[in-house]
Amino acid sequence: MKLIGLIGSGSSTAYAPVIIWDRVEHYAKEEQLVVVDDSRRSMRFLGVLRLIRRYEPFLDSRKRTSYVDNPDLVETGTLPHSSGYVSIIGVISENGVVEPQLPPNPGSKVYVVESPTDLSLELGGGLVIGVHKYSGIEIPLDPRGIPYHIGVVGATGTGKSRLVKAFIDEVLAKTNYNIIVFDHTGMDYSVFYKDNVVEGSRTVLDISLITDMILYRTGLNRNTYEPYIMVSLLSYIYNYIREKHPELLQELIGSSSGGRQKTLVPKTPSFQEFLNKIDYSRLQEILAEKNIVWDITSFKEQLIRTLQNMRARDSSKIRLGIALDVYLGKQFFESLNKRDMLPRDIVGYAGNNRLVVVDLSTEDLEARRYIVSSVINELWRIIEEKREPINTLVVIDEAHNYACRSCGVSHRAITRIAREGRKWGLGVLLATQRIIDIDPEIRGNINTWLFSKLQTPGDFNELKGYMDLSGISENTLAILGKREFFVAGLMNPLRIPILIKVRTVE
Ligand SMILES: Nc1ncnc2c1ncn2[C@@H]1O[C@H](COP(=O)(O)OP(=O)(O)OP(=O)(O)O)[C@@H](O)[C@H]1O
Repeated sequence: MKLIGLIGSGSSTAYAPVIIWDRVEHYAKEEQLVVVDDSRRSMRFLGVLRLIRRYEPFLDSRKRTSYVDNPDLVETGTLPHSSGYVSIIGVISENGVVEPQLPPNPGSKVYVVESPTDLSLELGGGLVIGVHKYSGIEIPLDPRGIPYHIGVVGATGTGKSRLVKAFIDEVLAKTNYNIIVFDHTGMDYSVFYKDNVVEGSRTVLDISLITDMILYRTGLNRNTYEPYIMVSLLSYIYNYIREKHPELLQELIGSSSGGRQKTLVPKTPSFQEFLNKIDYSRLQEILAEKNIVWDITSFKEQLIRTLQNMRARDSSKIRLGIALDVYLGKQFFESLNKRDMLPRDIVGYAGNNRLVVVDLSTEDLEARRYIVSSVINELWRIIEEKREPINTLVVIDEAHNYACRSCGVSHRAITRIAREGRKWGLGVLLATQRIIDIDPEIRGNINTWLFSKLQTPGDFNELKGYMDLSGISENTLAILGKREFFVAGLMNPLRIPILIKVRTVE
């Protein structure tokens, strides 16, 4: 440890002013860990050096001095000195770092911690994703904070995904949590966990979502066109199943069982009967099992028949035909093919392998949100069935796309985890560049934050609203380098936000 100065007068249990020795001024940097040796009381305080300022008694910009008339006076000499504050973490004891009861005495010596061998701290075993930037001391994150949710915020390129990768590895190695990662770009996690990737494009989408996707892409008026599109999709499925798997139609309308009926040749239900009685959960299962084939030509034929049956106007037929060819095209219908997984398969995969990474990169935003929400809903279904903790962490990258107030189904699903997940061992980790876009209700339930240089000016004030930042200023964040994050909140083993350098993740 290196002696850098003395505690000045006016300290409290939270902050203590430091008079920095001029000779070693260059050793004193903001965010360094320091030990304050209060030898008169045989106490050692641990703290972080913050708000370092350089002063000169006569060069006071608010007072009129002779320098105003004679600037050359500086040549005769000045008396500069540095001072700063120690944000006090606690008192070092055999049981770790405990809350301070008294402020440090003026005159106590202040030492910077230069290496992990300088100080042994009992911070407990936890998730080590990096070390304190200057001292190199490991800062283990308390895993009990996982179901109280985690936020990772930083401007683009600060190293959020690498940090989250380090976090995932530690959770897998040191806890019994399973992890479901939603990889928005398909480039951040899928590349690291190639053996655990499931393509989001294999997930069966439901009819109302496909209808929404068509309406969104074509820009058609929902009130007019939603019924035509929905009925056309259902009649396409009905005809497909009637042709390829007629036996399943009875099952879909819930009348395949019953002792006496089994001996009779079942009557093929009409489309109307199918519409009235269809079991949509079973339909999803059949779509996954039977891999229904979609193609634009057959769908268009079906659409025309449906529009005729529904007595649509000729102009509606023309509009829909054009929209289908111009805005959707062959590709859209091809993207509906080869979908053989249900949300329960994704959750099951995580259960069997501890980790699943869902690559969402090829999906429409609406489909991505649907997949996120349906997987979360499946987790809740299991919780409701078993009434026991599920010990699962859901990781959502680029979370502003899923947890914003206008994000629809995914917003509702994430809100439920944020509000109720802790009771059931269900945590969510949201990584984003823009905290301001995460719904305040979700933000308010996040109890651990890891934050770096921020992208949006309002984000700093948002963070300040949720936690005591103990003297960290927006300027401190602005000069942080890549991989440098503050850890604050429940999982932080220390009482105040602490600056870590994330370990190398390659
Ligand atoms: N812990 C790390 N170990 C090694 N390299 C890192 C680490 N963190 C960041 N990097 C480097 O910085 C680059 C950007 O990191 P990363 O993709 O994690 O940033 P990001 O904050 O997630 O960015 P974006 O918001 O654009 O996704 C990486 O490609 C890598 O080269």
